[in-house]
Amino acid sequence: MGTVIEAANKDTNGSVLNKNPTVVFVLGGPGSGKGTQCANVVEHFGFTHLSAGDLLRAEIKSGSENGTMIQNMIKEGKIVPSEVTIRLLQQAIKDNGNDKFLIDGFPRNEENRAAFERVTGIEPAFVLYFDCPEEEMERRLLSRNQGREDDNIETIRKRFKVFLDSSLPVINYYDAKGKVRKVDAARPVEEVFESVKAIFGPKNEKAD
Ligand SMILES: Nc1ncnc2c1ncn2[C@@H]1O[C@H](COP(=O)(O)OP(=O)(O)OP(=O)(O)O)[C@@H](O)[C@H]1O
Ligand SMILES: O=c1ccn([C@@H]2O[C@H](COP(=O)(O)O)[C@@H](O)[C@H]2O)c(=O)[nH]1
Ligand SMILES: [Mg+2]
Repeated sequence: MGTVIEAANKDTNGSVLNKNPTVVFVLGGPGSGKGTQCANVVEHFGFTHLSAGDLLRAEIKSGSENGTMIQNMIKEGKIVPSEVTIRLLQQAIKDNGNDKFLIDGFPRNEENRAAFERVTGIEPAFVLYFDCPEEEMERRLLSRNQGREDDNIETIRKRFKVFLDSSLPVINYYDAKGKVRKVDAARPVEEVFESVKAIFGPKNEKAD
């Protein structure tokens, strides 16, 4: 397992973003604890957290012309078209002064992955993968109480299926490239974060 964060971005796209940020993709099943651990990484390592799901939910609230389509996709646990999500991610990266980002919950399928790479020229430094059994994820989602329209048993089952069918192949793709850092996420939050810290490495901790 590597502990050094490398900026591995290609610079062959005429720099669409005008910056060459370090990106870590944070992947794992619904309720595996991605958002929870990202908050800890932000605190300790100074990354900016971009949750693709949060960006899509904000787009619904903003009254955007895509709002109804996004809302319907989320209710069904389906994957929103790449161009919508990538535009939101690109904008968020561009608007932010930081040069290191956790992209949480994206790419969700092979098409997302290839389109992001093509459009932004960014390759992730590594992929942080939270591995958690479905029963535990289901328990967590049903008691999350954040008023999410997709935290009901019917949608949760659909989200699990989409994760297995479409998102795991993305993790396998990066695994074959030696880029996956897998963490056992079925442990208490603090224990999971100990493993996460070991991956990011003491060298990258923020000074107090
Ligand atoms: N290690 C853990 N042990 C127990 N509960 C946890 C753990 N990590 C997170 N939780 C709780 O589980 C719920 C889901 O966590 P979180 O929102 O971080 O997951 P997520 O992977 O971002 O989910 P989603 O994909 O649905 O956005 C939250 O209520 C959170 O407080
Ligand atoms: O890249 C993405 C990320 C998310 N979605 C949709 O949003 C929901 C919720 O995502 P969370 O990561 O759990 O917050 C997800 O089920 C998808 O419907 C997406 O389409 N593309
Ligand atoms: Mg989340």
